[in-house]
Amino acid sequence: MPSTDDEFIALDGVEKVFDVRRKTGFLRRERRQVRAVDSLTFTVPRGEMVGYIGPNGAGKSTTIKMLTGILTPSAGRLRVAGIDPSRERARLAHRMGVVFGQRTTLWWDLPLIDSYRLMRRMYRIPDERYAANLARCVDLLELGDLLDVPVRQLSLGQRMRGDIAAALLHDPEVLYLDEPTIGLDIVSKVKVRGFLRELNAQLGTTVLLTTHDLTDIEQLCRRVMVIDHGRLMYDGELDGLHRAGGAAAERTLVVDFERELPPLDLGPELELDIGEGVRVVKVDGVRQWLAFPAGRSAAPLVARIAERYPLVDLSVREPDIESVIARMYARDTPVAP
Ligand SMILES: Nc1ncnc2c1ncn2[C@@H]1O[C@H](COP(=O)(O)OP(=O)(O)OP(=O)(O)O)[C@@H](O)[C@H]1O
Repeated sequence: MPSTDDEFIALDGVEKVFDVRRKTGFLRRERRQVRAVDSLTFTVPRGEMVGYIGPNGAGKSTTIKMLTGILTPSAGRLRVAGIDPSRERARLAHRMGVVFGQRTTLWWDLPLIDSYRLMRRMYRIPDERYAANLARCVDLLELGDLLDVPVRQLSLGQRMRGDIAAALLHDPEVLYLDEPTIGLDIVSKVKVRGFLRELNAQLGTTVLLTTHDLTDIEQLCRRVMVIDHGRLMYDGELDGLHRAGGAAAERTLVVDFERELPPLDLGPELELDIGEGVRVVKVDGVRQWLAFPAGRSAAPLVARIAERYPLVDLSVREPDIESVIARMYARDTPVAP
């Protein structure tokens, strides 16, 4: 028999079907069923940090809502730490934390610290534990100057860090993160990722991470699960997903020049600096898009361009999950890791 630790999160043939009613005429309504999650089976051992990705409407949030007990599965068996979440939601609440990137659990008009004090009461966190956890979050998430600021005055990145701390004050064993870096600037993303890495390494918190940003996965998760139309399409290492996609992930450097130029010719030496595969993928007026391997620094490429061309502005776009998955679908699916 596998222990609860091996199968800390366990889904077996889980389904979620929504009944949707739509008005089609004056008195007529059409009933339709949406199968948001379909025969989902997987396990996550305690202490693992797993990426859970898929296109819009794939069923990711529905899965998280079932794992937290907000929704009850239509069929199948689901357990977290041996507990059926929809039956024992209150008991599980003490052992899990949730962060929805698009929503906040903080009290909008109150200073951040007041939300934390309310959480301490709600979860009945002993004083010492609360003080230690708060101190750790404040330190690692750099919240010191923000504690007395009303939540509505925080920037998105500050608010997100505040939300992550709120989800961790009661020492949850499992943390569900739904798009925790969405809309954040690069500095905030780096802070959030660094914190999650520490959390997992130091406390062994099990983490299920939903994101559209492939860099989140690359930097945090060895294992990734891809879901689409409610079904598990891939479960394995990220490298395997890239192989399934048929090409390594690429980042895109977007550059604006003073004037329109022909597609850049960057010379053979650059290939040595940055590896093979730098190429102009699009030109539109003064703007050009250059794809380069995601694992490489953009610095030599930027330096080379600035040295030779009248550069005005630039930005780097991360590879997105959709493009990797689209490439995966261009091949045969589902794919074995
Ligand atoms: N309460 C609901 N009632 C009816 N249909 C729903 C409900 N919640 C989700 N759905 C449908 O279930 C499917 C899966 O939705 P879900 O929100 O789980 O996807 P997702 O992968 O989280 O998408 P996104 O990346 O856009 O957040 C979609 O077709 C969605 O329209």
